Amino acid sequence: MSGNLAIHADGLRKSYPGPGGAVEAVRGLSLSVPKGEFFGLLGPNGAGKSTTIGMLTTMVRPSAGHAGICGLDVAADPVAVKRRIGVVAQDNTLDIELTVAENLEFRGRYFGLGRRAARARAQDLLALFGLTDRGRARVFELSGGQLKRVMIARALVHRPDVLFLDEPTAGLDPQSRLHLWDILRGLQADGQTILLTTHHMEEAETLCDRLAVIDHGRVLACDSAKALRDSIGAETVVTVVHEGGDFDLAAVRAMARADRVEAADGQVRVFAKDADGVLSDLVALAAKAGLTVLDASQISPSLETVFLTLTGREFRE
Ligand SMILES: Nc1ncnc2c1ncn2[C@@H]1O[C@H](COP(=O)(O)OP(=O)(O)OP(=O)(O)O)[C@@H](O)[C@H]1O
Repeated sequence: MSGNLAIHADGLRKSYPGPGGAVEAVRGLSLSVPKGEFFGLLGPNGAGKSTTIGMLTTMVRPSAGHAGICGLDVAADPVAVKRRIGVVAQDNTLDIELTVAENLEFRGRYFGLGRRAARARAQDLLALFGLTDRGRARVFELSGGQLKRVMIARALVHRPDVLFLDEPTAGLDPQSRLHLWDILRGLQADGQTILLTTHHMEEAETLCDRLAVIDHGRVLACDSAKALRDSIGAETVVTVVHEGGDFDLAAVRAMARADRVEAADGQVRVFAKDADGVLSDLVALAAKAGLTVLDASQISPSLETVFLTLTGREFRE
């Protein structure tokens, strides 16, 4: 394992027992994240993001494969790994009996800081996260955005090498989300390696140096957002949802600008590098075939179209 890697995963698999047979949550996932990188796992609900974080952070035992943090084997050395990582789960895991500052101080004490050092570290983090005036507040008095900031601050008390964030801005209002983005960018500028999961395209695109697009427990593509767009998503995707029969697909395929056509379940989808006029041509073809158009959309090249191109389905489902 290279000394420069913060996170390394090789062939990770996880299956959970389920009533209808095993659920293959992660199916052979490999990735390498160098120190200092801001890395994103981007995928829809159920793609396997949380399970992957669980395996990388000692919380979920892999069914197969290998995970490493800063050269340490996660399965063989979980205690040492725990000292090198900070983890922010989706749900609130703060101690509601304690004040905000106490939540941070107690974490410092747990990691071996003396009382005074723990208090100083807590105050430094409160300042860094814009929470100095909330130190004495109880957890239940915080807004959603403040809560997340405290959780991230607490995960950083012991100065971990790698920070894991599972959908950190899910459920936050746009202003709190932007504030958190600023904080995360600042952490990375100070050298923090960060892995986050998200199903928020803009978040992935704004924050992450590289992304792994995952679905059904597999990495479909891994690169910078720009490289992903340039390599596989450089097509506009035009979708028409219809009823009352089927399109004449030969006619759709014959449209000059259609690079690729997919049709299923009352939808026809055209991928085109130059999509000028494709939507109106499709609507005209629908009218000619006596179909009722229920919905029509056109998505410009983006991570969304990368996902569509890779999986054939909409991202937010
Ligand atoms: N403890 C568990 N027992 C059984 N099945 C599970 C368990 N945890 C996750 N799964 C299943 O594994 C699959 C992947 O789930 P996971 O939570 O890793 O996905 P995710 O991408 O993080 O989704 P979300 O965005 O909803 O958190 C899903 O089908 C989920 O239902």
